[in-house]
Amino acid sequence: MAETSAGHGTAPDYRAGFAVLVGRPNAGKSTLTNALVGQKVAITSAKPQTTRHTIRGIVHRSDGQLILVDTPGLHRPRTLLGQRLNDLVAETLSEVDAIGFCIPANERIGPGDRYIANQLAGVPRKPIVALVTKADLVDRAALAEQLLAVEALGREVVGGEGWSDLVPVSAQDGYQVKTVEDVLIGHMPSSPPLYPDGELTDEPEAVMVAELIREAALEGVRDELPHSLAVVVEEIVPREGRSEDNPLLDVRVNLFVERPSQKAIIIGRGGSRLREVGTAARRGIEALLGTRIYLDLHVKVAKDWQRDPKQLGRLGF
Ligand SMILES: Nc1nc2c(ncn2[C@@H]2O[C@H](COP(=O)(O)OP(=O)(O)OP(=O)(O)O)[C@@H](O)[C@H]2O)c(=O)[nH]1
Repeated sequence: MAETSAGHGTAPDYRAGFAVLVGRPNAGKSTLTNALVGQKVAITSAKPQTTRHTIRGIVHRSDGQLILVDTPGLHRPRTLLGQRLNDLVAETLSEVDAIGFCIPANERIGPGDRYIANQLAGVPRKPIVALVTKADLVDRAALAEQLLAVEALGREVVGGEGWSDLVPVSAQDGYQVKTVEDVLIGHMPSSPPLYPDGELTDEPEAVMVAELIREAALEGVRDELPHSLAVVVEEIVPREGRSEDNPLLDVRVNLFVERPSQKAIIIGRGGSRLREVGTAARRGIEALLGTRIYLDLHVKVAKDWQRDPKQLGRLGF
């Protein structure tokens, strides 16, 4: 559970990195994400209030690893909050290795798409893969027409050759989902795997345990710890020497915050708050796992982890 490096032999041309799918509401981002990562559970333990840098899922292949992160969605800034949100989005976009821009096949390109296209064009030197989604909803002629329109948008907004790639896809029936995967992984940098294969995403229980602890730790201090808490379940192991009818699980967990002041908030005076967090979380975890647990919580400072998606990898996310 706690390993942060994958054990499998890494191919010399192995690629790994981060990608984000953007597009206006309803463009098919979530459905495509699910189609790419399969049935694996999205990791929710890193989920801050903003969905920035939340990992939605990981595509594991023998030749590479594609980590799909979330953004709060691109909105046209109407309010200051909107502007802040867009700054966050811009930051996320600048930190990923590739961007997938989703435009539905069955709707004309509108101002929302143009707005996003312009935002994307402002991110320097970033592969942008235009994805014409929901291809199953239109016939071949209409799909061809939309592809031409999306290509024209790319030349107009990005300039030069336009988008790095243009791929029609249907998450619904699986058409070209593999191609999307190939194209995105092709844009990832040469890198060893950033996440151990299948870990966490394959273990909904660990994810839920982390989420329960996160909830307990944020209770009452959300304002002071807005987006700065990551919970990593290091291990869940049966205590040796216990009889079968009286089992105990040792649950070892690290809580990562960004600053020493935040660590002090979590721990509380004389450790009082951390004890409360442990008690509250333990109840939920025991209910979840159906067995008694010993919960071992450690609070650590990992500076600026949120701003660095690769750091998340090192933390085992
Ligand atoms: N027929 C068809 N429908 C799709 C496809 N992909 C998504 N949809 C549908 O389109 C709607 C929106 O899809 P989502 O994946 O939720 O879109 P989204 O971009 O994540 O939306 P927001 O969360 O609002 O940003 C849903 O009703 C999906 O079922 C597809 O490939 N084919």
